[in-house]
Amino acid sequence: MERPLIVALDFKDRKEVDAFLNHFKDEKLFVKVGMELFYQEGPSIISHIKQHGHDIFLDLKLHDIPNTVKQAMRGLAKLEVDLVNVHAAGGKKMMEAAIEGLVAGTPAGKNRPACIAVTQLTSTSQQMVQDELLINKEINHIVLHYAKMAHESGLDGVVCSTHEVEALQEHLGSTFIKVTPGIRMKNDSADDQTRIATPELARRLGSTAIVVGRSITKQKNPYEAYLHVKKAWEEIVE
Ligand SMILES: O=C(O)c1cc(=O)[nH]c(=O)n1[C@@H]1O[C@H](COP(=O)(O)O)[C@@H](O)[C@H]1O
Repeated sequence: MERPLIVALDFKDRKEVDAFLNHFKDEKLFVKVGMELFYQEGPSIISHIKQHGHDIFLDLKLHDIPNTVKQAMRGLAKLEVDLVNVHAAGGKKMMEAAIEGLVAGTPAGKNRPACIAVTQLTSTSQQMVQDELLINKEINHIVLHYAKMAHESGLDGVVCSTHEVEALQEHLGSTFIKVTPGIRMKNDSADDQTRIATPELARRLGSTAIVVGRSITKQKNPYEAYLHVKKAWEEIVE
C-alpha cells in the first residue's frame, strides 16, 4: 500500500457515485465503499467501480460470531477488492476466522484482500468510552490493545485515529497498516467525528493511508478539493 488517499464514496446510489467519479476523468483513485452504498446497490457496485480501474476498500466492518464472519468474508473475497475490515471488538477468534474466510474465497492465483480491524471508531471520545461503553481505560490504551490482538490474529493492520499512530508504529512496526479516517482540513467542521486530524499531521505521524469523505465529496468542486487534500497529505509543509 503506497500511502493512498482513500476517498469515501458515502453516496446513496450508483447515480451519485457516477456523478462524483465523472469529475476525475483519468485519475486512478483508491475509493471506499461503505454500508450506505453497498446496502443499497449490492455487490454489482464493486464491479461497476472496478471498470474505472480504481482500487477499492470495502468497508463493511464485520462484527459477528466467528463462523458467520468467516462465511461472509469467503463471499466478499470473490469480489476481488483490495481491502476489507472487521471490528476488533469481535475478538481474536473472529479475526482469525475472517482471514480463513478470505483465504478460502480468494480466486486461485489472486492475492487475498488485505484485512484490517477497526479499533475504536474516530467518532468515539474518551467520555463515551467511560460513560457509554463502561471501559475504564484511556482510549489510546484500548486502541493499542485491540491493535495487538489484530496483529496476533494475522490481520494486516487497523483503522484508528491519527493520534494513536505513533504508539502503534512503536509497538507493531511500520509494515502494520494504519488507516486513519477522521481527517479534516484546518477550517472544516468536525461533524460527527471526535478524534480528528489534518492530512499533514497524519503524514507526519506515520499513517499508512487516510480516509476522507465529506471534505472532498460535499465540496462544490470535488476534484479541486481532492487535489487540495492530496497535496496536504503528500507534502509536509514545515
Ligand atoms: O472504517 C472506516 O472507514 C471508518 C472508521 C472510523 O473509525 N471512522 C470513520 O469515519 N470511518 C469511515 O471513514 C469515513 C469518514 O468520512 P468523513 O468523516 O466524511 O471524512 C466514513 O465513511 C466512515 O464510515
